[in-house]
Amino acid sequence: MSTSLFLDTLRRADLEQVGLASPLAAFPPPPSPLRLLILTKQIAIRATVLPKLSMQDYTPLGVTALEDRKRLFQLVQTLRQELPGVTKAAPPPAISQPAPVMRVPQTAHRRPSEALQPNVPRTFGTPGSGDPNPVISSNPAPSTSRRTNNLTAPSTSNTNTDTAKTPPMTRSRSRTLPGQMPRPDILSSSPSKTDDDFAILRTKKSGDLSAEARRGAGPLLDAYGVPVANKGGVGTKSNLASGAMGLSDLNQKIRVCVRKRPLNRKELERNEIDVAPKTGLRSIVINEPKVKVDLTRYTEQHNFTFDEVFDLDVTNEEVYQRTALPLVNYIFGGGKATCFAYGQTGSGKTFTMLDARHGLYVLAARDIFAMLGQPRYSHLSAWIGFYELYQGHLYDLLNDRKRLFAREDGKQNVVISGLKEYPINDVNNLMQVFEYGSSVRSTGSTGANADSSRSHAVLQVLLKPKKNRKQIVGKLSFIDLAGSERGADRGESDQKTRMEGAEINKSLLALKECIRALDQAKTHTPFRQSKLTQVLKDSFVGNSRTCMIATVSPNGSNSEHTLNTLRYADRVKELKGERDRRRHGEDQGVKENNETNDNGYRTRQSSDPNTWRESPSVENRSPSPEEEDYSFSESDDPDLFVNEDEDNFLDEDFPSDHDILNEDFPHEDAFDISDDDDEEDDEPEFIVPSVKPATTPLGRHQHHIPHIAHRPQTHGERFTLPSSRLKPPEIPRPRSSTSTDSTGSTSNSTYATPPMYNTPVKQSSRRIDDLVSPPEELFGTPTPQEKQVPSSRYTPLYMHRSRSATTIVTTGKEHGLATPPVPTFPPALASPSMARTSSSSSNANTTQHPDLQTMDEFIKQHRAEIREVTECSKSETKLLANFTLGMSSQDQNHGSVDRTGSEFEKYLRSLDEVLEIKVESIEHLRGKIKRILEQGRESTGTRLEG
Ligand SMILES: Nc1ncnc2c1ncn2[C@@H]1O[C@H](COP(=O)(O)OP(=O)(O)OP(=O)(O)O)[C@@H](O)[C@H]1O
Repeated sequence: MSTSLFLDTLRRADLEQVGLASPLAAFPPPPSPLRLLILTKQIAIRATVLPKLSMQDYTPLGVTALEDRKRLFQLVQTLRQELPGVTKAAPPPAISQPAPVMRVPQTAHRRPSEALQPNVPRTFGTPGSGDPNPVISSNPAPSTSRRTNNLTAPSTSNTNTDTAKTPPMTRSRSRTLPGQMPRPDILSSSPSKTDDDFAILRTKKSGDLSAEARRGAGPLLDAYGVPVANKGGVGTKSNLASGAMGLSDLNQKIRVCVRKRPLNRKELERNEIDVAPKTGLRSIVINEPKVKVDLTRYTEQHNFTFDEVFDLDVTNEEVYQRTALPLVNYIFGGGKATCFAYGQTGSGKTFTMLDARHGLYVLAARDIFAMLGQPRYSHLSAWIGFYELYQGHLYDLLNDRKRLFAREDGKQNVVISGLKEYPINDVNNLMQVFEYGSSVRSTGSTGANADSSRSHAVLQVLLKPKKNRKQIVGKLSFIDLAGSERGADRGESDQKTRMEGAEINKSLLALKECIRALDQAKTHTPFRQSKLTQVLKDSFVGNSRTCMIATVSPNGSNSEHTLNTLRYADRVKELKGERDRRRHGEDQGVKENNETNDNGYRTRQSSDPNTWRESPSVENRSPSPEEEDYSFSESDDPDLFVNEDEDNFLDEDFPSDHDILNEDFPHEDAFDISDDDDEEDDEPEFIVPSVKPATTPLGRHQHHIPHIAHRPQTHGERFTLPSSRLKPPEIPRPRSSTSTDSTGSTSNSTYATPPMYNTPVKQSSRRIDDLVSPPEELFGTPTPQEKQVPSSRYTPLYMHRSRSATTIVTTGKEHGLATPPVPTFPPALASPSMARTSSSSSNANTTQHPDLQTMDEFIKQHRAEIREVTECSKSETKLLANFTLGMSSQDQNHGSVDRTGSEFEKYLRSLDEVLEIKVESIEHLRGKIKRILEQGRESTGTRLEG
């Protein structure tokens, strides 16, 4: 078929406006010869592709109006007659055919180069700026589509062939990389050119076309593209309400979307049905198979409405456009954003978020780098950090799973102490670093019992000024949460598994509660209920955006999990600022029938009480995003990692010191940001080297405690995975080891790893030791803190009085089991002021005293240290209480000695971890004291010499 004939046919079909003839629009006459060539080629491809369209393809192509669908249908029929060869091999599936099966993952379809095509966001506002369109796209949203790719093999048989080739869904994810990461070729190769074939598939497909189509979409359509309202659903509340609501606002503070994956081969082989056959733009219906008492089978229908529902054939690119893309633009305005996937194991969380080639993180990175290439953002650079949260502990995936600590600075920034961050220059670079991290994660899963689906993985991309990499301008976190069903997995007898489940449950509940509290603008947000929410805190408060993608499996046997996922997501959504709009929809005359509740957007057709929503009241109306001010003070989260019902018990022992600790010191907000390891960069005299003025031990960045990131690792220490789950049960012994500090001093490091931790963990097919450290050339220049001397070699103050006369200090031994060493200062040096006094008496005129700013900073840090130590003490109390309670209940139940013994070991291990944090906090403060005093002395000495 000639191009002109094809175009004519399109015109006849009046389908240009839906994007099928978009090349015409892109090249107004007279096109240049080159453009004409491209145009011709693109059109030719479309001419080949169009006859293969099935009706299921219409919706993703943006052909939603009934008229257009008819026209397109006729066009396709015409083309099929004119181009019989095209469709011969691949007859389109009939509408009545089973739901499409899971297709070959996108990795099989898309070329790596596609991920490199910038797709600069154009339409989303930035935080704190009145500019609604701060970013001008230099490139039309290029994207590809799995749907489009399918067009090359649309037949059922072909699809099945694809499916057969698709590996069974055994959670074979990108992160499970066998063996050590080889240096990928992609490093040395330059980004490949865009292939025209792909260009056409991208043009207007999932990006513009989809967006336009969605924007222009009228009524909700089901999976087969038929308007739901016209298909027996007339009058149902969800349909009407969803239709009335239209597309959701991309700039909401919290968005909740749902993504349904296709049935996979195994599910099809088992003849499993798709329990979610109806999805609209914002609605999804779950047909839950049920059996009555008399064994009659029936289906219970549950309708849900969300900000966005992505059907089984929606590509990652399309998902990206409606989820992460707004966040990308947002962080360039100085905000923090989080995109996380929640759902059952195998439902597509990793596929969506962290697929090595097409995960949202790659697509986001593509745009981030495109934006960084713009002059207005040329002062910024991107950094990556990748860590895992397993059993309440953080592990650096780019640094041999080194244990990390989450802190919060005075400005409510969450900093992950010890996290290695790497500057990233392009998408390839990012992907390689990510793959390396993924391989470490999978190693952890096999080698250290940390099943990856039982951990949360956080990939964060930071925007920092090139000239001040301590400052964070924007932060975008992608989170691949642990499988949601794990938390509820109570059936597993294994204690470890149950504990993992409990931990996951706790974190997922806390996450929900936090989002809920934010939505309700509650004064208290329970961030500290779990490590996960602690870590995510700064992505929720202040200038922040959150997008949750609930992933669901459509097969019947998973319907319960699917419902749980949707209810979870629904709970989050329910509390968002959508209620007013719904109410508005109601007011406009959305009629309710007997099967609906009174809020106008969920039909209750089930007897499941959980499916009822609370009726939103006008009083409960959430503020619009513009009205929202999510700044929370410290008082918002005074409690720590304890359950609320345990607070009272703990608080009896620890009266509130909140007022004292939160009393602001004058000027504390007026300081500039600097950091510990910036000594070379910015060293105002006698300013505490580089700690953010507002930075406290709670909030210190990795730069502040380099010993965490750079503690030399012995072979044994590589297995020092602090999680109690990863350690063999063994009674801890007093910790003491000898190390030499930078000055040649020998001291007992309180951070020495207890011998018990060095016991090799279960052998695995692949050990952490097998991995080499990330290659430097891969990650770029190491950060300054990497070069720092480990501060675990911290020398107590009194040793610094005379560096020449090094004293061996035995801080650890005297204190026995896991007790933090409390340094005993000689009376004359018991306090910094006293130390200063001694020198000031002889050199009253020359002594350099700390300035006000230094004192301010120190006081803040001290407060934070007290807070942290207090929190640790509370945790100690809790551990003790739990253990003793457990003991007494076992006494009553005549529990075995073995069990008590193992509980005791568990208690000791947990206690040891708490104490480790406590000691670290104290030592960090002492390090600060040391630096202040040393700088004072050095400065005084310099002046004297001068
Ligand atoms: N939308 C989708 N389209 C095609 N394939 C998908 C889709 N979602 C998931 N899959 C496939 O399903 C399988 C399981 O997905 P994935 O590993 O992402 O699940 P998960 O939710 O991350 O599981 P886990 O909780 O165990 O980490 C993978 O093989 C993936 O390629």
